[in-house]
Amino acid sequence: MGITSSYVHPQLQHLVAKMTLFDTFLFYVIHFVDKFGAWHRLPVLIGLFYMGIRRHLHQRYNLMEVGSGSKSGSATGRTYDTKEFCYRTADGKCNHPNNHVIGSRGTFFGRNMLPFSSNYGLMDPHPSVVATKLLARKKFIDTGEQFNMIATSWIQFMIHDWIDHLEDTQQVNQFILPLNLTLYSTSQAPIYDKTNQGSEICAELRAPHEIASACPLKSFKFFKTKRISTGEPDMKDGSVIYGNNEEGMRGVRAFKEGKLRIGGDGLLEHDEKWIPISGDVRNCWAGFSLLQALFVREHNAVCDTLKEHYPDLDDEKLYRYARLVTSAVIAKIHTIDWTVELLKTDTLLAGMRVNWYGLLGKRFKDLFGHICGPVLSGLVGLRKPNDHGVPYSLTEEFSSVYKMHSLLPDKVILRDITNSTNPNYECPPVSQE
Ligand code: HEM
Repeated sequence: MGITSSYVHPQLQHLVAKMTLFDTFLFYVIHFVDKFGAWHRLPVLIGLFYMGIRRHLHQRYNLMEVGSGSKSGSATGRTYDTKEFCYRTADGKCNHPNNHVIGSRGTFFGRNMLPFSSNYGLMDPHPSVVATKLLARKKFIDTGEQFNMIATSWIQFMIHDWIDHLEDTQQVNQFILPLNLTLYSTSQAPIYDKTNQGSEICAELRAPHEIASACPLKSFKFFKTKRISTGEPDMKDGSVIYGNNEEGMRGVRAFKEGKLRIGGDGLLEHDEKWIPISGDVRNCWAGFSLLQALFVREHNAVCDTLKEHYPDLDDEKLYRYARLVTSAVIAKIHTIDWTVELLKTDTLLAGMRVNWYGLLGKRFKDLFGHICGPVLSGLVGLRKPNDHGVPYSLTEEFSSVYKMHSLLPDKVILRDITNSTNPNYECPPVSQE
């Protein structure tokens, strides 16, 4: 503990104190490399080794289950007939072979670190001071060919699939105009509600006087996160196009040949309030809806191919198989295309491919299948899930770092490519509320 206290951050000291001698040594190796902030510039093999050690320590010391004793915790799960439920269910249940609730709608986010209470209040410093002084983008730097708006839309599309802190509201559909970051429904009525047993359920942050002129939003209203013991999230898979409950799921289905609803123009259909008919409409805008439409069409194309090869499959079976295939395609794009574009280094490229195909590589896996365990054959296709001692969940820390709103530019230009007289026709900007 002597060395620990002088070199290690106070919040990590209790973890280091628990480590075996060998892991303590590994921890200091990582700590040393991090001091130089240059792991991504190491030769690829050493970089992979660095990431392997990090993952080992993370899995052993930084995965914490939340809500194990609660009514929606993993302890309420049971085994089930995996042959019967070999498809994606509406609420994500029956996704883990030994426990039907793990990873499903309404289970808890895990944690990587214990919650830490500071002596400062939640409003000190005020969030809008942090936003303007620390986070505000002073200058937009174009990343050139590395990352574009489709990549930004992609991660929002994924995030809505993976996580959702349940809000304390009865509000079903939130629809937000492009980059108009005020919380209004399409009817332009504020979407907050003061009728929750007499208490106000919507929180409001107002910019303090000193920075009000620097903050484009004078006030920001948002729903409080629903409190259920320690919190209640959603965990899903493909639900961003398929819906995350039975009703949502039925709403997007065509009930013909397994297909999903899509407009004649290849874009999402809309209801009478111009809300897209889709599995998830929260905070949607052109980029987000475009990807949803694309993957609805992908799903429908998979249905066509399946139907061609298996003409006897009925609507339900075609839907289930096509959903499995499309969800896997989305996961693959995210792992070996999107992430390597975001963190564009050779080490990351190698790391993500090892995650998917294993050290023996794609060709070996294509030829022989997953025969050698996670390191050699990759994490995809394991016979049993490897949860590292805690039920699978994404974590609160994960949801915090994925708030990548700064990927969005301040202005998005939508062009009408159908206007042949003026190919550069620019839609008028959406007015700011
Ligand atoms: C026009 C585009 C977008 C709008 C209008 C929008 C709006 C919002 C709002 C109002 C919230 C809830 C308030 C909050 O928790 O901060 C939120 C949450 C969030 N957003 Fe966005 N967002 C957009 C794009 C993105 C993008 C590109 C990402 C990229 C990863 C992203 C990631 C997240 C995450 C991770 C959360 C927290 C979700 C949760 O914990 O339940 N958003 N967004």
